[in-house]
Amino acid sequence: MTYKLTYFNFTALGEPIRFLLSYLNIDFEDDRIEVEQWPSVKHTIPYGKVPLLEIDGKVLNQSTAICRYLAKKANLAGRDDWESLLIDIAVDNFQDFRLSIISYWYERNEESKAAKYATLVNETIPYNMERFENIVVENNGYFVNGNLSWADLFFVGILDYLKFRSEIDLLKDRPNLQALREKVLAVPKIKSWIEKRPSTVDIA
Ligand SMILES: N[C@@H](CCC(=O)N[C@@H](CS)C(=O)NCC(=O)O)C(=O)O
Repeated sequence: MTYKLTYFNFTALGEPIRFLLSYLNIDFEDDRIEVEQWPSVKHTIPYGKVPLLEIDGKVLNQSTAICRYLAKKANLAGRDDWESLLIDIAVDNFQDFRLSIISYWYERNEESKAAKYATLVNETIPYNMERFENIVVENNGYFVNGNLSWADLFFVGILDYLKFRSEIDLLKDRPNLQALREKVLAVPKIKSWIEKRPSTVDIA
């Protein structure tokens, strides 16, 4: 089977997919679009957004659905329906958190941007990061039931980009999330991906 991932030349929503493909030991074409190329590419893409994963030429969009599909193959999608539900909830919470950071970043009105940043720094980030930290404490070092799942890979995969865009050290004073990050990055297949992945603005 052939796998081609199309995304921008940074981590963000592409990285959880790259993590999962690496975890599964799947060779994939890592097609990276430069931001300047995007206007000429966008109209060729279903729904006009990336990441896209092509499997044997079949074009798939929506990062969460793609990750869930790969996670099932990797046995990282929960041991029963209840665990799968808890994983889905964790990932949707990360996606909502990501959107609040991105919404600040894309705001063009300087006044609204400053107001959004203040809310982000004073409310949204501490509120969410405290909850994420507590969930990991309650679940023995992982997001769900003391086991590695794709929620952990997803969180660690998007973390650098969120830190880059918010300019906040999101894991400061969050020792359990720091430990979770270390654990995910030490998984051998993820570790070798990190060693060979290109350096980009968000992880340089
Ligand atoms: N729900 C989609 C969101 C995809 C998305 O927002 N992609 C952004 C990059 S992170 C994008 O393609 N932006 C360019 C644009 O909308 O023109 C997913 O999870 O895959």
